[in-house]
Amino acid sequence: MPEETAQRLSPQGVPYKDLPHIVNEDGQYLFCKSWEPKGQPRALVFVAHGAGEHCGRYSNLAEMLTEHSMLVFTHDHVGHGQSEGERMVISDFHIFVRDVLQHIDIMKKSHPGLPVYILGHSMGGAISILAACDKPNDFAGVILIAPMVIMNPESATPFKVFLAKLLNHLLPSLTLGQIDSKWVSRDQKEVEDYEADELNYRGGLRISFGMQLMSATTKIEKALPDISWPYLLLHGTGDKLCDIKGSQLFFEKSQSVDKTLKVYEGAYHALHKEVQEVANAVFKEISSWIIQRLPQGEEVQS
Ligand SMILES: O=C(c1ccc2nc(C3CCCCC3)oc2c1)N1CC(N2CCN(c3ncccn3)CC2)C1
Repeated sequence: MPEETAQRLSPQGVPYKDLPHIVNEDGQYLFCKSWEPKGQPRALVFVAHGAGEHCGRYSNLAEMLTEHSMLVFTHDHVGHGQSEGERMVISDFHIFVRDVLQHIDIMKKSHPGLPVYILGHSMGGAISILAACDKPNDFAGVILIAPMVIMNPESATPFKVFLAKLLNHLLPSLTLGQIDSKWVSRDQKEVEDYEADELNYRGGLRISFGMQLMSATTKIEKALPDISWPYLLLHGTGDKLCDIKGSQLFFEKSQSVDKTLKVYEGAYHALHKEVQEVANAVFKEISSWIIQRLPQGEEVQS
């Protein structure tokens, strides 16, 4: 083991030699997780988590997918969870995309020939979209749970955008509002679990980070007419963080032949962490969508 790794500690003080990890192009250690199916995997699924959270929050979804012979893998983005990097600070949004593509390449080398899917929530949805735009032929499909496609018109009014751009030069570390997690899910236990999870980011969103989010949404909007890969898009009408209008625009402007938009009436932002009825429907929608697209589409009963 390189001597460097032997000394490197996670933000929580755990030696990376004791944690699954990859090292990104900037030499930053990223904490990884994976969930393997019992038998031979039929597909690889990368999960891209959202801003301020961490990859461990996708264990339930990942375990469900392994029951359908999928190998699920993920990492904490730079500045999140158990990965290195100043908390919720990113110099360029493309670093998130680059690291995801690096991790996927590593896994493809260990599992050649398997179809690769990417699943992203919120900012993780934006990362997934830009990763698929970078490598349009590498993905068998993209699954997007309330992706950040446009900035919420209330939090990004033209005046606020102007002010953010100005302040980004003067005070980039100034923080914008915090996300009130009670508006992210109607399931009170999920809200309490989120609030109690020490690996989630608790501070306000820095202006510089908000600017990177805006830059990502600008890139996505420009790319919409060139998108032709298969995707499943899921959004709640009660989403107060990522406006459903972004998903409706995505569905309308993208050129994909194989595209599905499922709308969940009244549901808030984190559909996979919503009330049980919604979360169960979302899990089933995702697994069915992938299974139908696997070679020999029928599920092989294990
Ligand atoms: O990726 C994001 C996300 C996306 C867009 C955002 N826009 C802002 C605004 C904030 C105010 C200033 C202008 C920019 O913050 C964003 C965060 N994520 C992942 C989502 N989180 C929310 C909290 N979560 C949660 N909360 C309760 C129950 C379950 N999960 C996990 C997912 C938010």
